[in-house]
Amino acid sequence: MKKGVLLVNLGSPDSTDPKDVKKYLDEFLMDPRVIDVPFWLRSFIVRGIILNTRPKKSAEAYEKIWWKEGSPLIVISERLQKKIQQKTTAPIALAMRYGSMTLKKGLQELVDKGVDDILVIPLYPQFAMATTETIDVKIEELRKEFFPQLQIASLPAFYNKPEYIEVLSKSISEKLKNIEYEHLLFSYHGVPERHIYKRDVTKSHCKIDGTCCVTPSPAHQFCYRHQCLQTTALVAEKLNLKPGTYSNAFQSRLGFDPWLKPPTDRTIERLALEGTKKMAIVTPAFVSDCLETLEEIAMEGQEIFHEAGGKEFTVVPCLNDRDDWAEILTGWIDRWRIVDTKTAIA
Ligand SMILES: C=CC1=C(C)c2cc3[nH]c(cc4nc(cc5[nH]c(cc1n2)c(C)c5CCC(=O)O)C(CCC(=O)O)=C4C)c(C)c3C=C
Ligand SMILES: [Fe+2]
Ligand SMILES: [Fe+2]
Repeated sequence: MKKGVLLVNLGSPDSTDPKDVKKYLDEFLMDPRVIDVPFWLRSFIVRGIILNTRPKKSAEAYEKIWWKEGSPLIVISERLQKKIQQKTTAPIALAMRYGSMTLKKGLQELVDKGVDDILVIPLYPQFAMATTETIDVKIEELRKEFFPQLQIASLPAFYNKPEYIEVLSKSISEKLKNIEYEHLLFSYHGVPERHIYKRDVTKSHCKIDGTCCVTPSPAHQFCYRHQCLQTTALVAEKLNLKPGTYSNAFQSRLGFDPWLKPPTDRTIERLALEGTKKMAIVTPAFVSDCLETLEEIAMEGQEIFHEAGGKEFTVVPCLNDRDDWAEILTGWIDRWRIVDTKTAIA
């Protein structure tokens, strides 16, 4: 069999035109693993409410961060793909879960190169229903309908893999080596608390309290909150961060349901109000810089910090197309093997 790899990221609108943003948000937010309520209610929330106002606001935000080559998330993902391709002979394709660079096109590109044994790499360090799971489910639907001849396995979340922790820690220490800061905030993309309860395989472990995510449990294989806290704990250990000088927060809340806490914006404000003058922030749920890091954190977050009395706000870039990150992914690609019908290890 001939091996190939499909790297998958979230996707972006085709342009910053509100019409393109609306089309993209419609596909994204109508995914039942993103807004996980019955179809009629999701249609009402997304098409009846969100899509009437949000596309214009989001388009303005995209406008602020858009590069001349296109969406940062896509351009960065393409650079990473090219770097990996230079290091390995296996064909490496890139696709997005939403938008024009579809998963179907990505699979077809590999099939056209003679590949029949595919490793899918969701570019998300932590598992979430709205990210890793929706990719795996869509890939399986496409395989059944269009590519039944393919053998496809997926790389699980790599939130605690030593190589990932190493490169993330290195990226933080490089950025902060000559910078004074009093607090390092680890800001992860938020999800509704409901998503955590739904994927608790034990049905009783996750309580989203002070202890469940640090008490060993099989639930943690699919617990986004545990995986985020664990990434932070491992980085803190590696960098020898002192307790009280770092913390976690969750960003980008949408809607009125309870989401993971504490929220990033309120945390930034609180730190400044409590007297923190110099803070740094890192966003380990994203491997590529995107709207949520370049606008929500680097622009809005900075503004909140300054308005509340903070002085220096340093943002650690995502791993993007760092050579050492491309090297690690290449190592995983060269070593991967299937451990059950759908899961790979590297
Ligand atoms: C119910 C809504 C959302 C959930 C759940 C959600 C989870 C989630 N998202 C990411 C990564 C990204 N999200 C991005 C943008 C974005 N996310 C939502 C909503 C939910 N995300 C919206 C409405 C948007 C669009 C932008 C906006 O209008 O504010 C992006 C950036 C894409 C880009 O083009 O740059 C990323 C990346 C993760 C990792 C995650 C769950 C863990
Ligand atoms: Fe999101
Ligand atoms: Fe938990």
